[in-house]
Amino acid sequence: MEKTVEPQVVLLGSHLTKQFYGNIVLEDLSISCKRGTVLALVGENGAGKSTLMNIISGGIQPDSGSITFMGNSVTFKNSQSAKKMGIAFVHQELSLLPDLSVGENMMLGQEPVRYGFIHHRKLHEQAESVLKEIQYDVDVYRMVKELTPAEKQMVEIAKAWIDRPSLLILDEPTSSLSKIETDHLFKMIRTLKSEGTSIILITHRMDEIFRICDEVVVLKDGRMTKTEKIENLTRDDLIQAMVGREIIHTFPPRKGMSIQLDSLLKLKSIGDEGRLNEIDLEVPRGRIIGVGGLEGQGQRQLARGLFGLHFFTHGELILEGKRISLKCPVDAMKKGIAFISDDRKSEGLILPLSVLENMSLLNFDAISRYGIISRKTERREINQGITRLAVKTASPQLPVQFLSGGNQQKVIFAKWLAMHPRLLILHEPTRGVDVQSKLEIYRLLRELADGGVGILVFTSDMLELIGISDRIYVMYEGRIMGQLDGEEATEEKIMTLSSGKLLTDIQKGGDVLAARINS
Ligand SMILES: Nc1ncnc2c1ncn2[C@@H]1O[C@H](COP(=O)(O)OP(=O)(O)OP(=O)(O)O)[C@@H](O)[C@H]1O
Repeated sequence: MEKTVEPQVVLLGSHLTKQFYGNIVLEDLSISCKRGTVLALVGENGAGKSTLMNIISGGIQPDSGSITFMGNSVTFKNSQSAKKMGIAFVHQELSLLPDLSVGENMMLGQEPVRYGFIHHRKLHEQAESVLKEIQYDVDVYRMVKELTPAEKQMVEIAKAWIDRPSLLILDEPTSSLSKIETDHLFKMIRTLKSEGTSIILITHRMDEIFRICDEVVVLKDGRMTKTEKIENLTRDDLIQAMVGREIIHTFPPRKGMSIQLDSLLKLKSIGDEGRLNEIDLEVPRGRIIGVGGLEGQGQRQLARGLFGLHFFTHGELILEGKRISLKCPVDAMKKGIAFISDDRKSEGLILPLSVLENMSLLNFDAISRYGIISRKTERREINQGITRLAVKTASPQLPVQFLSGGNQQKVIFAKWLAMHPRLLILHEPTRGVDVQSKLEIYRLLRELADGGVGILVFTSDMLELIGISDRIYVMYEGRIMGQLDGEEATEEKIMTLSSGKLLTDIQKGGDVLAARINS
């Protein structure tokens, strides 16, 4: 192995190229990462970020180009060999086994053995000491299936930390984390960094780039459009490098909440056996209603219950003046309700099927109220959806598992929109979606609302919540803590309600975030 780079450069990928089925995904791309720094890797959905990181971490081989790691020229046969050398990649799609404990998952493949059997106590002790090192507190004996998505994400990171990698790659690690958990993760990243670990962070969140990263690499269509120290960049510079033009208006203008609005869906004292309590909420036709709050306050149960995926035991659901009950998703679809779940991998898509097949999964004839949607129309609508949402795919016949995460989300959108719902429920709709596509989605939601659709969005993204909602409900411990009309919503008020306090103590007046959105 020959020494080829300066000592402070941990990783150097040179002239990397990759094609899939003749589609060039990375083109002559070079990247470097220094010791003890956090490098942000950003770019639109399908820009090639995951492909690049998969190459760096041995998951796939480049068609050409070379990698130098810790001064040595390396070729990884697979991700195990990269891991051994000190490169760990925590993927967006979590790989934990649900029926094993936290400790067993973390130590998988490296279990301590005594008398030929796994030494369970030692295994859990070792896992616990790794968790201590990264200052994360979770019971190592708990089953992974009992964990929240956020807890799973942290366990994945802990698992990657077992080998104390010199380079830790994190693919959108905060997408399922609450603000507090994100703060915790960032504290951990700072500690690892100060001890000399290098981190590459794939993210779509602007604030994170400026908060935690030292340098940024921007990819567009498989090429690098910018590499720069964060201190030399503004938010606008970065957006411009990502989308190739300046974005002036992030959110389309909101609508007021006049009292004459036609009620579409009304929830009266909705409750369940566990989490939800006395929920009153209303979605008028033609408006976007946001539901916010810290993660895990009952949003998931409420969102799913409105699509027949969770059972309400108390209260009434009233759709267009009629009391309804939703026992399963087909009930909901027949009533014109569409649901975009936060769990796209297992609920939105069948991964081995093609883009087109996934889109044709909804049987429109069966669910259409008047039976007038023909297959031909359906196909046309789907194609329009693909174009409208700019789904990036080498071919409509490509299995959807090969699409980038954000493009998979767009496929789900296009599929549901072709059903012409009258009520659209969305749970974390722009998680993993790039900045440009987010704007497209916001515009689309407003267009749909203007066409009379009622929209209910559950989101933990504060900017999104304030930016798109005509009215916001904030949840706390399974209840609605308060509601705010669009214009009066501020981050401070939402945070107050989210922490279980009433608004009476808050001074009037806006805050920076709301001012930015409203300007
Ligand atoms: N195994 C594969 N076979 C075919 N095409 C692939 C494969 N893996 C990735 N691609 C294609 O390569 C392109 C880049 O995908 P990649 O996942 O690297 O993008 P990304 O920048 O990580 O996007 P996102 O932000 O949405 O996760 C996409 O068009 C994707 O469809």
